[in-house]
Amino acid sequence: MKSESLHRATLFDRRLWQERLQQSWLLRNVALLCLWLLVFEIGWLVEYTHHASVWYPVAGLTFASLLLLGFSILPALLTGCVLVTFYTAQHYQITLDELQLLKAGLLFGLAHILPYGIGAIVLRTLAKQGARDISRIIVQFLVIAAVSSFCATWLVIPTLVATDMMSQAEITATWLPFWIGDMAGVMVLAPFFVGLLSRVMPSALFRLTDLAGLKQQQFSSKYLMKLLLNALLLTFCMLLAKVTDSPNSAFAIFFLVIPHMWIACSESALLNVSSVALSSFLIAFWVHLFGLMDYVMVYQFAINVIAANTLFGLAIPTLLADNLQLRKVAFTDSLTQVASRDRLEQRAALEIIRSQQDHKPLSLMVFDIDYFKRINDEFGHHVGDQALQQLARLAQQSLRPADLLGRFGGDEFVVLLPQTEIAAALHIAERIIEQLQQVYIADVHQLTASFGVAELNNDEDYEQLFRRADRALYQAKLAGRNRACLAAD
Ligand SMILES: Nc1nc2c(ncn2[C@@H]2O[C@H](COP(=O)(O)OP(=O)(O)OP(=O)(O)O)[C@@H](O)[C@H]2O)c(=O)[nH]1
Repeated sequence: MKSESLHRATLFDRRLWQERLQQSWLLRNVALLCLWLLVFEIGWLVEYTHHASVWYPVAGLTFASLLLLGFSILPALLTGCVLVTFYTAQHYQITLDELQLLKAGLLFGLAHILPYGIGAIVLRTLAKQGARDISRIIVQFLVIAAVSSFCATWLVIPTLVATDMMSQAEITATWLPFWIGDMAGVMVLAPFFVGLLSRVMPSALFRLTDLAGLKQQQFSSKYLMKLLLNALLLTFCMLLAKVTDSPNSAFAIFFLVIPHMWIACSESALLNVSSVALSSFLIAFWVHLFGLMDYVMVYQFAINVIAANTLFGLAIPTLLADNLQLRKVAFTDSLTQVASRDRLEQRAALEIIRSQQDHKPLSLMVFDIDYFKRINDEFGHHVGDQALQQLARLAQQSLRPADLLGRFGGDEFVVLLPQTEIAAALHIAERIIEQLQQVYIADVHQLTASFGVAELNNDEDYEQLFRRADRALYQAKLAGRNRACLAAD
C-alpha cells in the first residue's frame, strides 16, 4: 500500500517531471514529438481541401515550442514532419518510394520550421525589450503569427510541389486556406501551448512570468461555468447553421466574442487562452460532425478574430490590477496603512453632503503625538516611525468600521466620525488617550497624544470643520497635552 502511494506520487509529481524534462534533451524531444503527432491528428478532423485545414494546430505547437525551447527541439519537430509526410502520402495515395518520402519530409520540415523559428526568435527578442507593455507584445505576436505563417505557406507549398507531394495546379486553390489555417493554428493555439509548456518547463527561454501581469490563477467553478456557457452558445450557433443550412447563420459564430471578452476581462491569461483553444477545438469538432465544410472559411476567420480579440483582452486584468494598485498607493498612507490625506478629503466631502442631507451629526477628530520631535531626536527616526504605526493601530481598534482614520501629515492624524455627536467623539478620544497609557517608546518613554474634536455646523465645509478641530488640538497642547479639547462653534 505504502509503495503504491509512493509510486503514484512519483508518477504525478509535476516537479519531478519538470526536472526530468529540463535535464534530458532526449526526453524533451520524445515528449514533444508525441504531443506534436497527437495535435496533428486533431487537425485532420477539419481538413476541407487537399493540404488545407480549418486550422492547423501543429503550427501553433511548432511556434510555441520554438519560442520556449529554441532549436534544441528541432529533432522532434523534424521527425514529426517526416512521419506526417509518410502518413499524408498514404492518405492522398501518393506513390513515392521511401527515400523520396524521407527527402520530401525533411524538406517539408525545414520549410515549416524555419519561418516559425525565426518568428519565435524575433518575438523573444522584442518581448525582452518591452516585457512591461503587454499590449505591445500582443500586437507583435499577431503580426509575427501572420507573417511567419505566410512565409511558411510560401516555403512549404513549393517544397510540396518540388517533391511531388502536391501538383502545380493545386497551388492557386490551396495557398489562401493553407495560410489562414496555419495562421489560426498559431494565433489561436500558440498562446495556449506556451502556457501549457511553461508549466512543465518553467525555466524555458521565454518565460510568461516575465510579462507584466500574467499571473497564474487557480481553476474555479466560476470559470467552469463560463466555459460551459461559451460551449453551449458555440454549439447553438453551429447547430443553427446546420439546421437552417444558410451561410448567413454561420456568421452567428461571431457572438462568441462576447463570452470570450467576458472571460478575458475576468480570468487569468492561461485560463483565457485555454478557453480560446477549447472553442477552436469545439468549432473544428462540430464542423466535422455536423458536416459544415461549406462554411469553413467563416469559421476560420471567426477563430482568428476571436483569438486576436481575446489576446488583447489579456491586457485588461493587468490594467485593472495596476489601477487597483495605484488607487491603493494613492489612498493609503504607506507607513501607517491608514487613509491618505487625499482619501480623507474625498470621503469627508461625501460625508458632509450626506450629513447635511440626512440631518445626521458628523464629528471630526484631529490628534497628534506629544513631543514627537523629542522621540525622533532621542530614539531615532526608526523608533519615531514605530510610534506612528503603533498609535495608528491603537486608534483604529477604538473606531467603528464606518469611521475613517487618516494621516494628515507628519504626526498628525484625522478621524472622520459619521453619525456621531461631539460628546461621543470626545468619549472615543478619551478612550484612545487611556489606552495609550500602556504604550511606552523603547520601554521608557510613555507615548501620549493630544486631541481636538469638532462637530459639523450647518453650511460648514471640510476646511472650516478641520480648522476648528485643529484649533481645539492646539488648545489641548496649550493646556498641558495628553488630553482632548472640544472645538468652539
Ligand atoms: N519618524 C518620523 N518623524 C516624522 C515623520 N513625519 C514628520 N516627522 C517628525 O515629526 C516631528 C513633528 O513635530 P511637531 O508636531 O512639530 O512637534 P512635536 O515635537 O510633536 O511637539 P508637539 O506637537 O507640540 O507636542 C518633526 O520632528 C518631524 O520631523 C515621519 O513620517 N516619521
